[in-house]
Amino acid sequence: MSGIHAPSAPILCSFSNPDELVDSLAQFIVKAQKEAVQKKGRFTVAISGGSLPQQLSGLIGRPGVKWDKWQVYYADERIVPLDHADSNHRLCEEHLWSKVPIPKENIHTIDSQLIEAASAEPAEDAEDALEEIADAYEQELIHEFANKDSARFPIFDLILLGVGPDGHIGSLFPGHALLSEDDRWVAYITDSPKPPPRRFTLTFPVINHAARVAFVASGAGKADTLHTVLDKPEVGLPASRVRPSAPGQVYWFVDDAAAAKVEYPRTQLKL
Ligand SMILES: O=C1O[C@H](COP(=O)(O)O)[C@@H](O)[C@H](O)[C@H]1O
Repeated sequence: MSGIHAPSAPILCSFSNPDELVDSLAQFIVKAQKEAVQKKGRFTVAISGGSLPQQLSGLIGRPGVKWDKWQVYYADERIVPLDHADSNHRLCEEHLWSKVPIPKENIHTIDSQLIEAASAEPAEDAEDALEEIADAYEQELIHEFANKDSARFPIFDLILLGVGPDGHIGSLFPGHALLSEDDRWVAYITDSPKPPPRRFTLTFPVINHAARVAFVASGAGKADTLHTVLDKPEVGLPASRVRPSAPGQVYWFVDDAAAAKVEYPRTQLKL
């Protein structure tokens, strides 16, 4: 690997006040959006579910957000109907999309009919239907990125990720074979250790080609995880493997409770 592509070290920003975290994250996102829109006229974002969507409330009603320029994809999604309590889309809808003027067609979900087909299959026959979902989502990405950024992998302007207590990101779980996927843009799993078991996820090559990846984590329940991820990357938890090639950069927006055991140096971002 030539020096110019070597990944940069993560930037850790820790906040004592939850409102400050939410506000700084929103400022950071708007700055990334401005740069992207100025350069290319659009802002491509991938977003995960879990506790992340509620941390994006600083975007609601915020001046400078050009919602019509956003093209949103899911970093991972559970294979359940889009209005199901387990759906990452539903979470985002509840916490963000329903509260901001983003055009519905700019939010890229999986086709409901494909979800229905995949959900109806018994476990032993589900693989084909899940493959179809992963292929269809990959095609959407190809449509969005191909011939525009002309790269082997899409270059998202921003990927927003949470991290599970086991160090998983998207639906990339510790020890899972998908951690070594180096070709596909989107992959499926049938055996997620966290329910529901059927999911699709962006793969590491996609995540590690992003212009920026921002992790968001809060609460004491994430303290041990963050310590391992940031202080002991050699353990190889999925979150430690997020190291976009330069000029890509990974950021951590966390609260002091989540960072309580982390020795890794903090940075004060100039936004
Ligand atoms: O299952 C999932 O979990 C992760 C982490 O969720 P959190 O609630 O611990 O923040 C989430 O990022 C991912 O999108 C989701 O499918």
